[in-house]
Amino acid sequence: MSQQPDREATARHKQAAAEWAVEGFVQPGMVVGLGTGSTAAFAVQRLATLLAQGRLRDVVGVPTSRATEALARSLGVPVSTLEAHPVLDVTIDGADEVAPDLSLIKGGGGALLREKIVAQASERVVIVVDAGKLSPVLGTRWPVPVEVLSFGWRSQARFLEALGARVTVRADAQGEPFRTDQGNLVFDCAFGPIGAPAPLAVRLGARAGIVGHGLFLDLATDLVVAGPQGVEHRAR
Ligand SMILES: O=C[C@H](O)[C@H](O)[C@H](O)COP(=O)(O)O
Repeated sequence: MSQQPDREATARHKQAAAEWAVEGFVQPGMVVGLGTGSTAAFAVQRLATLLAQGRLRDVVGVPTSRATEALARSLGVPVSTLEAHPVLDVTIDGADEVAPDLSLIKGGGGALLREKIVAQASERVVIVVDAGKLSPVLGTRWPVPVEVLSFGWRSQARFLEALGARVTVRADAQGEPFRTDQGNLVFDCAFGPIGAPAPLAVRLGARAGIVGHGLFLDLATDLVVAGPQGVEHRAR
């Protein structure tokens, strides 16, 4: 079987989930966190369409990355900052892996730190995914991205290995170390299935030099997942 139809189906599912979330959760006058990645981009596009059609008004977006800010601006979605809007009504964002309790791994696009800051400032965090992102246990499908300051980065790699991770320094398309919007490195940390993510999140959060990690625990309030059977909404 060719891979192409699967990719096309996955893209359709991402789009269906994102559009369902925008139509279901965004109301006139809201401040909306704009996630990063291919699924979140469908949400920004839908928001732009509804605004252009006058079916939504007075909505302002707070982007979670420079890429999303550029996309929103290019589509005419008004954008602002977390400084101007420290409390957001809702954020719509993608994820790399979703466990049954709606804990997540995020950061495949490198935007994990800003995404978490924006999610923590949001009253509602709606995660939009295709069904292929669902997982019985975090870490089964995806490594945990860890954002690391360049200063002393080898020490952080050793620390992460001591926690049981196989560490890969993420590279960009040119083969150079990938840099986040903050200029930091990303280590993709394959822990394997993570039975107890909360203690791991505490260890990562306590380490100087680690500025963020992709374990999003107790943050998602809603999941919108689309697959061959249609769109499903789950609330936590
Ligand atoms: O840093 C990137 C984000 O966490 C994305 O939301 C995540 O990687 C999912 O991306 P996509 O929707 O492209 O699969």
